[in-house]
Amino acid sequence: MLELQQLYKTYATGDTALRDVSFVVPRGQVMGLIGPSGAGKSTLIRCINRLVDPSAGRILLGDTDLAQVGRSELRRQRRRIGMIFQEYALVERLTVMENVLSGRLGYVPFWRSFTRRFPGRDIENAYRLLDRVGLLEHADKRADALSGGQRQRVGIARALAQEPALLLVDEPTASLDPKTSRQIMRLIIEVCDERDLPAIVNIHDVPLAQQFMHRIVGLRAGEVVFDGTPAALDEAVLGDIYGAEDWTAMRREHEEDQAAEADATRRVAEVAR
Ligand SMILES: Nc1ncnc2c1ncn2[C@@H]1O[C@H](COP(=O)(O)OP(=O)(O)OP(=O)(O)O)[C@@H](O)[C@H]1O
Repeated sequence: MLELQQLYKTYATGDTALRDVSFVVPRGQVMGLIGPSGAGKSTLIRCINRLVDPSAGRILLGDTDLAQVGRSELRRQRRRIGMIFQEYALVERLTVMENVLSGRLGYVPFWRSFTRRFPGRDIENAYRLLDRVGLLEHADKRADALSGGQRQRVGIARALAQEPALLLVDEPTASLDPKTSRQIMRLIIEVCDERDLPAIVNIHDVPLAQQFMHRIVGLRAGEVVFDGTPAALDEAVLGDIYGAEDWTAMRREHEEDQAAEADATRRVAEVAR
């Protein structure tokens, strides 16, 4: 379980990016974080993995307050947090298998990781994870030979190889087409469910968040202005989070995207006929 208590972040520039943010993410829950640009979503994720130091508040992962830990303890604690990134952050010239095993680097001694020798148990586990994300037959391919969706599957397997207690997911589908985006979201939900893992997903795509997330937190100017189920996220709430005008524009854009996708599907079906 992850619990944030009265978290604040004010940058040295004087910008207050988070104001009194409190919530609990229980085990197995996948929480979507939405809000307009500059609302504080990235800052929140970065405070949790301590890439950014919070100004005040507590970040409890189990019994540990991540806001308080010192350097060497932080290194240990970060192993408990699996990260999944928008641009996958794979090592392109390494194989799929090596990328997954790199999730174990925080655990194996330096000399071992340097020569990339991993215990048999780690390798077996990596094969199991690759099988789970549907990439077993691609284990020996170089990462740069994969499609975007396949790369993100490697990113998911690598995060899970860490055996994390929490997943932080940053815009996982921003570079993917709509169908692949849905497959990736479904996979994230499934693996969290199977492992009883709490997750926070920074997500721009509101309809995708509504379709897949268990719960949604809306940030505006660093404050939580909505915390509830996807079903409770109605037009009025979305207008409140994004501003009525911006939300109307976002909705129109989404409707146009959907129409274009339906049109492309129809054309493909016609050609195939
Ligand atoms: N390193 C920094 N130094 C100073 N101010 C910052 C820094 N990073 C972010 N901010 C400010 O903090 C606020 C929140 O930014 P943040 O990047 O967390 O928002 P966001 O919701 O992730 O936006 P986006 O969706 O565009 O990524 C903004 O006002 C931003 O200008």
